[in-house]
Amino acid sequence: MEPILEVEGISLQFGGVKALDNVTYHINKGEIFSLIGPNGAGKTSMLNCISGLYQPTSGSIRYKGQEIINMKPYERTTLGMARAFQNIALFAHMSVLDNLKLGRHSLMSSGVFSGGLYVGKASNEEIAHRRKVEEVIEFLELQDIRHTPVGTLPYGLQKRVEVGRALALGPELILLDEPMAGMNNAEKDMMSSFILDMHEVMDTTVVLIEHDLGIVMGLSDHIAVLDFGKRIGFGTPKEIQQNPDVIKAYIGEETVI
Ligand SMILES: Nc1ncnc2c1ncn2[C@@H]1O[C@H](COP(=O)(O)OP(=O)(O)OP(=O)(O)O)[C@@H](O)[C@H]1O
Repeated sequence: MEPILEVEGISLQFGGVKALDNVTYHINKGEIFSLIGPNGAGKTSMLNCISGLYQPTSGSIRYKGQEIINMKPYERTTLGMARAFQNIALFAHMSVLDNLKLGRHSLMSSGVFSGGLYVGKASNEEIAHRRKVEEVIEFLELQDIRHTPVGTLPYGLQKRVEVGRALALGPELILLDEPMAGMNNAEKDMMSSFILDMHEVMDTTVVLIEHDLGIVMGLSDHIAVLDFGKRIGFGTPKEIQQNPDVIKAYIGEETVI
């Protein structure tokens, strides 16, 4: 198995709080990888370090063998990473279609002039962008709401569009921060099958933060477990379920692993 992302000795400090403490793990190309842990364990901080929103105090993050620790978030996007946020990051008054198109804006290379005139490189680029957006609309079954302003949609559908905005970038690695939070069981099942298809049909590497451990155990190839910023487990779902440190960390959370 070839690693796509290698996280080594990552630490992150906020004043007196060690949000991440010397965390090491790797993610294989094409797998579904989950980051789990109790509230405040450091999961979102870790995703922020991977996507470039936070600068770790120390450590290394390599994407396809290349050190990315000093790269800006948009540079990481152009390398093939995309992120869907826990708190939806969409334009509420704009349609689903326009939000997805805007998501791809960062990938457009043609300048305002050629873009405005719609000639040459720009028109080819526009066609390719539109094709990708339509592919995502079909994949996530958003056809019926393509012209609906995002702000008027139920929460579960807004979360799906947020995932679509990241997917429209055509990433090799997609970071999903609690994509099922606030969803009912039917919506969770649907999102789970979209995630499986991202992996099986699109061959995308998926990094998932999710609190529903039943879903995590069912979907993931590998899991890393954080607790108070430290990695306390790393392995297959079966290994994680048998890990005494993980079991201890979850006792009191009323959770059966
Ligand atoms: N920008 C910040 N400034 C200060 N402290 C922060 C910041 N971001 C995170 N923290 C702290 O870092 C620790 C880890 O937080 P983080 O949000 O990464 O955890 P989490 O595992 O994602 O939690 P949850 O499951 O509740 O979303 C917490 O103590 C949090 O208060």
